Amino acid sequence: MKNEYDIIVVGAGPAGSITAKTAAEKGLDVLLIEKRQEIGDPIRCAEGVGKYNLEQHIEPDPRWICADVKGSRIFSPDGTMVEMAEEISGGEVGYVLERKIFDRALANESALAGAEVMVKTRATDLIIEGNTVCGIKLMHLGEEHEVRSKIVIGADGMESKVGRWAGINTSVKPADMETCAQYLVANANIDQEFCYFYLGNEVAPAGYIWLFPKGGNKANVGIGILGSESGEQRAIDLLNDFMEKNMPEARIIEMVVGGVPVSGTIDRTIANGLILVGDAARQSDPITGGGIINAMDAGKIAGEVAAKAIRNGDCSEKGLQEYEDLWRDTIGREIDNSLIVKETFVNFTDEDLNSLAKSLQNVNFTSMSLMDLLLALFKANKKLLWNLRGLFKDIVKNDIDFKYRT
Ligand SMILES: Cc1cc2nc3c(=O)[nH]c(=O)nc-3n(C[C@H](O)[C@H](O)[C@H](O)COP(=O)(O)OP(=O)(O)OC[C@H]3O[C@@H](n4cnc5c(N)ncnc54)[C@H](O)[C@@H]3O)c2cc1C
Repeated sequence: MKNEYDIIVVGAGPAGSITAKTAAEKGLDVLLIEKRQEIGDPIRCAEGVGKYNLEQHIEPDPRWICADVKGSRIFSPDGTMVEMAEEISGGEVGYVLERKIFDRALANESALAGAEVMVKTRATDLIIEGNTVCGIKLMHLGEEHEVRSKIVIGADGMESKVGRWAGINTSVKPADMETCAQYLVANANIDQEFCYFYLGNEVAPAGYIWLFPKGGNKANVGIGILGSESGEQRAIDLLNDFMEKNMPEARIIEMVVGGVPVSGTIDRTIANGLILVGDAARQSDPITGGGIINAMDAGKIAGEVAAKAIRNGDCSEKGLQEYEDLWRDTIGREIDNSLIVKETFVNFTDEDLNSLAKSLQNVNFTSMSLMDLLLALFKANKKLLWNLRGLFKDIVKNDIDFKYRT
């Protein structure tokens, strides 16, 4: 470890590794630090990603792909199933990853691009001079160090402190947190080519239960429920109830709990000498809780903007503004649209969900146009269509495809 780098990236998740790789490829001197001794372990994730979006960043590798998913089966409270299969996305759909291997592969790519990677190295504070971030204080093998940089990237995940240290408000109200619990189970006995979702205020108030195939008859079985809607009910108890009723033969071999912010974007993700990316910047999707692709997309933008800012000799908030603009125009728009949908669905009764599922049950998603979808939604619930009007305006305006995306 040197005393000074062009950029220091705090956190070696997908956001941090892609930022470090992109910046190193642009010729920057990069330090990537990770507090844990093993990158990718433990992981709090259901590990589902859309193929197309993933493949923009990394060549698929069977070592970190557990399941090749062809579609989803969504169950309404009365058991009505809506199946969305691969044809609607031209044969793409998704993968279920082994993130323990995937996150390491991403860090490896950043190292191959020239970044220095240090594990068991925790950022403990920022070095701030005047109103500019100039580096970090870190702890490595029981020793404290100060390391300077032109830009610090906070990629330290959901529990991020880097943003807060720089005076950025990253707090999320408990009511805006989706509380999640998940088991990795053996003996799952599901079709390994499908992801399953179970909706309903009894199974998962203002949320859902998911079942993602992990290969070899294993699956990630998890639940996410909204703090504001779930009252006294605990995510883990609801998940246990579901397992007892629906998968009595499944055997738990791993467990994770965690939170996903579902409140939409925060006001600011940059400061003088500082950029936040991924979960640290609250860039996960408010409906799916998915954040891997957004973290990688934001990391790429951050790496490129950091390189440009250093080349231009302006790492102030003004010099980094392009990052803020670019991610809000892409990832931010999708988050805003998801927020509209989420806020509508949170108010759905079980009857609304059943009637929606019934209208979509026999829809051929392969040949579905926007008009077909609007008609199906109108048939199910006129109020729903009205509530979603902002979203459809955006879809029509931006010619956004009705592609199935994870
Ligand atoms: C239950 C659950 C299920 C999910 N399922 C999905 C899913 O199916 N698909 C999907 O796309 N997303 C899913 N997500 C979200 C996804 O896991 C995150 O959005 C994604 O990991 C964000 O990547 P990141 O790099 O921003 O953060 P992280 O992956 O959290 O990485 C942050 C890294 O920073 C390190 N770190 C933290 N503090 C410090 C410090 N002070 N110093 C050094 N290192 C530090 C951490 O150890 C960690 O390695 C799920 C989340 C949960 C909770």
